[in-house]
Amino acid sequence: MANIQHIGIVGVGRMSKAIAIAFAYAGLPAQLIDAKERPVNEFETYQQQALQDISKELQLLVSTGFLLQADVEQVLGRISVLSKSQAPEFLQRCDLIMEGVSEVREAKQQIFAWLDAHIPADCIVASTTSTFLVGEIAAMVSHPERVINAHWLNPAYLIPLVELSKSAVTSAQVVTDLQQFLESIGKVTVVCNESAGYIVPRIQALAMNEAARMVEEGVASAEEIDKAIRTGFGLRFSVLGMLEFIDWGGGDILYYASQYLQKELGERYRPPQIIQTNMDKQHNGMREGKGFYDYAQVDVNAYKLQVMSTFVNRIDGVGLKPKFNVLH
Ligand SMILES: NC(=O)C1=CN([C@@H]2O[C@H](COP(=O)(O)OP(=O)(O)OC[C@H]3O[C@@H](n4cnc5c(N)ncnc54)[C@H](O)[C@@H]3O)[C@@H](O)[C@H]2O)C=CC1
Ligand SMILES: O=C(O)[C@@H](O)C(=O)[C@H](O)[C@@H](O)CO
Repeated sequence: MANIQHIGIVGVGRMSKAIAIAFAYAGLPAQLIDAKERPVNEFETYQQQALQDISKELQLLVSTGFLLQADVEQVLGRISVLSKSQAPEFLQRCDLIMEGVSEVREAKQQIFAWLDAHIPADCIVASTTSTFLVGEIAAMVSHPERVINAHWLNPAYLIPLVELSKSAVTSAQVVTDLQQFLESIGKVTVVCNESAGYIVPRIQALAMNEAARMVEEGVASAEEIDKAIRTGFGLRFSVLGMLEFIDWGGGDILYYASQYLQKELGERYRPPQIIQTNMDKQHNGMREGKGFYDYAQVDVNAYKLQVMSTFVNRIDGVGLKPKFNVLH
């Protein structure tokens, strides 16, 4: 595994502070870097405020049992904040940059130009950007092969997933090094090509907009919709992947349901060509032995047992397992 020791987290906003907590929790020094030039006393107040915010978050984590009170000081002690003028000396030694400045093109451009002047040529540059494509970020620094987007999900120190988006020129070594590094601190990584919305934001934006639209149309209250998500949609998809679930229910069912919804609700429900093509090939899922996954070599009974066990554990864990004989 690549030896990543010096990590610069650039910007001191919500994401950067949360990422700093994730690294510090894992036992690493987390160096936050204020990306804005400020007069010395203004910076001192800003620095104090940032450390206080982090301390508050850690206390929240103690209340949840995620962190022991006895470990707070150790975690906090690993996090520090450098001013922009103090940072260059540290940047020269950086192995990894996590950039977390505002989602404003000029802000990103300015900060990458500045970073470029200080970091070594082989320092991995990862942006937390929600929207800019990795190629756009790569165009802002030299050595584009070291640039990759690392999209953490909120709250970054709790949600395991980090989506890594590589450009056509991101080096395979950079992808592997960052994956291995993030996984060594307990994160789960997925890699996707350069495309708007990575995987999760692209899917969740559709779902979130639809939920908001249902409130707008008076279909159900916010409370009812969220209850449905917590106890149905979200619970199920915490066990089964989305494409895996298509294979369980059948791609053909999704096709027919989508056609109906398209007629009633609009074009956004039109099924993609791949669903139709799979139907034509009789690749609708598990029943046919092939769908998005190939079940030819899979012991389907053992696989179903494993999924069912996970479901049972999950509903038990959230206190929703029905009581046997409740009405007997
Ligand atoms: N907030 C969220 O839920 C998520 C945000 N992201 C991404 O993380 C990045 C940071 O977002 P947040 O932490 O939410 O932002 P934030 O607003 O909390 O923090 C932004 C940081 O950028 C600095 N900054 C603002 N303008 C600047 C400028 N002109 N020059 C230098 N520094 C400047 C601020 O001082 C602050 O430290 C964005 O790219 C965003 O898309 C990614 C996932 C989730
Ligand atoms: O936690 C998340 O999913 C965020 O990382 C986001 O990128 C934004 O909330 C975005 O998905 C909003 O649609």
